[in-house]
Amino acid sequence: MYEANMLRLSQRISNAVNHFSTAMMSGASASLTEGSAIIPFSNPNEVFYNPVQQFNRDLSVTAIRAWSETRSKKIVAKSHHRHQLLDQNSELSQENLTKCDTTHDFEKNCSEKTDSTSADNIAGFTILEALSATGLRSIRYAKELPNVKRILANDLLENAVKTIEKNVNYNNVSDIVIPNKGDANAVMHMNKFHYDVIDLDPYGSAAPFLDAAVQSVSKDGLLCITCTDSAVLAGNAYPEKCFSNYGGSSLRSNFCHEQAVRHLLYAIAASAAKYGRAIKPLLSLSIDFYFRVFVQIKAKPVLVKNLQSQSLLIYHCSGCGSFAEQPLGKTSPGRLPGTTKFSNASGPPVSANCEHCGYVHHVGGPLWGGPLHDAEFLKKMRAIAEDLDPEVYGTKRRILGMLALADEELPDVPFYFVLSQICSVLRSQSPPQNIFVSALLNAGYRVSGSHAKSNAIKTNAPWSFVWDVLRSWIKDHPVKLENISKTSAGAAILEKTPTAEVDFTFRPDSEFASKKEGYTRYQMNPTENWGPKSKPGKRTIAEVDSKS
Ligand SMILES: C[S@@+](CC[C@H](N)C(=O)[O-])C[C@H]1O[C@@H](n2cnc3c(N)ncnc32)[C@H](O)[C@@H]1O
Ligand SMILES: [Zn+2]
Repeated sequence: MYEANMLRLSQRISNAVNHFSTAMMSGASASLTEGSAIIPFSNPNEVFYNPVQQFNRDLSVTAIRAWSETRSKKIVAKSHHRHQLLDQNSELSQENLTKCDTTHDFEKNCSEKTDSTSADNIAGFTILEALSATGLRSIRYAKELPNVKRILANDLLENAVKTIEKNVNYNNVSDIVIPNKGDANAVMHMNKFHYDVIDLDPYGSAAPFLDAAVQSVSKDGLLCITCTDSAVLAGNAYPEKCFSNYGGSSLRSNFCHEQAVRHLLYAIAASAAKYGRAIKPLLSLSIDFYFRVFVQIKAKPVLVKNLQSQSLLIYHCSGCGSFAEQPLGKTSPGRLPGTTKFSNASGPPVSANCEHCGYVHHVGGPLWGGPLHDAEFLKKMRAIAEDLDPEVYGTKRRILGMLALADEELPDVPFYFVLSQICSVLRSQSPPQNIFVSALLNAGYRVSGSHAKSNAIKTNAPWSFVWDVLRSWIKDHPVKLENISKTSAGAAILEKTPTAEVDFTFRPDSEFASKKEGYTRYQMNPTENWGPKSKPGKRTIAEVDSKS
C-alpha cells in the first residue's frame, strides 16, 4: 500500500515536471497542471514553482473550504435569528420599511442589509495571497473554492507580478484574481481587518509577516501560514534565533516537530494578543520539511486573557529525555458565577536534576500549550476530503491520512516520545508498540499517536509509570548490563525496582484507528532534493529534472 502511494506521488511529480522540462528543451512552450490551474512557462528560471508543495496547496483548498462552509452556516443562522426577531416585532419592521422608503441613505443601507442575506453575499469571502510567486495558489483558490469573491495575488517582484498577470489571464480568472505588486507587510498594514483569508507562504520564516497578518485579517477570518525554516524551528542549533523570531527557545528533542508547530502558534498568538485578538488553531501540521498552520482569528479581547495559561515552558531531561510542562498562568472559576480568575501558575514541575536519571534539565519555550487542532473543523475537513476527485487532488490519500492522524491526537497532551528511543536509553529491545500501548491503557491512561512523527506516543501517563512499564518488560526480556555505562541515564533508571503493577494484556484499542483506514499516514521523502525550493533565477533545467 505504502509503496503504491509513493509510486503514485512520484509519478505525479515526475509527470508534471517532465511535461514542463521536456517541452522546454525542445524549445516549445510548456505548461504545468496542478489542481484546476494550468501554468504556462517559457523559462524555468523566471518564477518559483515547487511541485512537492502540491500537498500544501491541495490541503489549503480543503481547509479554506471547510472554514468557509462553517462561516456561511453561522452567517445564515445569525441572519435567520435576526429575521425572526424582526418578525416578532412587526411594528419595528414596519418602521424600518417606512424609513427605507423615505431616506436615501437608509434605503441604501437597507438594500445592503437585504443583499447581505442573499446566498452569494452570505458565503462570499476575500483572500490575500501575500507572497504569490506564480499566482498558482490564487488561481487554484479562484477555480476550486466556491463563493470566493476576490483574491489579491501579491508579490514584491516585478517579474513575479507579470507572471501572475499572464497566468491569471491564461486561466480566465481575472474577474476574481487581482495581481498586485507590493511589499506584503505594507499591503496588510494598509488594509486592517480587511481580508477574510490571508495565505502566507514565504521562503523560510513567516515571522516577519505575522504582526501585519493578525491585524489585516477580518473578524473570525483564517490565517494559512507556512514556515520552511525547520533548522530554526525544529533543530537544536539555533535556540537564540528561534527565540528572536518566534519568542521561544527551541530544544533538542524527539518531539521537535510538534515543538516547532507550537513555537509558530505561540508567535501568532503573541502578535494577535497585542491587538486584542486571540487565536483558535484549526489544524496545525508538521509536514515533510515545513510547517503549515490554519488559525482562526477571534476579535474577542476576553479570549486574549487565556494566552498566559495557554503558554508553557518545557523542561527536558538531557539524560533520559523525559519532559515536563510548566504553564505560565492558571485559570480558575471567579467569585461571581460564570467568571474566570486569572493568576500566575505555581512551579517548577521538576527539580534541577531529573528524578528518574539525575541528569540536568534544559528549558525550552515559551510556546503554545493549547490544542493544535479543532475537532469540529477536522470533522468537516475530513468529510470534504472524502469527496475530492483524486484526478484533481493528487494528494487526496495523504490529506485523508494526515487528517485521520491529527484527529486522533490527544488534544490536551503536548508532546510525545518515541518508544524505540526511550528503549535505547535502557539499551533494551522495544516491546511491540501495541503491547506497550496496551500496558498504558490497562493502567487507565489515555494514549494516541502523533501526525508529526511515526511511532510517536502521546500519553497522560506520568514518566514514573512509563519507566516502570519498561522496567517490567526488561524483567522478562533482560538487557546486557555490561553494555550500560554506570554513569548513564539508563543505569540510574534500571537501578530502581518498578513500584507499579504493569498489565501487558493486549487491548484491541492499542491499534490506532488511523492505521486501519489505509490512507497514507507518514510520507517518506519520495524524491531527491526533497525540500524547500530555492529562489527563482537560481534553478536550472537539470535541477528541475532532478525532481523527477
Ligand atoms: C515561496 S514563494 C511563494 C510560493 C507560492 N505561494 C506558491 O504556493 O507557489 C515566496 C514569494 O514571496 C515573494 N516575496 C518575498 N518577500 C516578499 C515581500 N516582503 N512582500 C511580497 N512578496 C515577497 C517572493 O518574490 C516569492 O515569489
Ligand atoms: Zn532523566
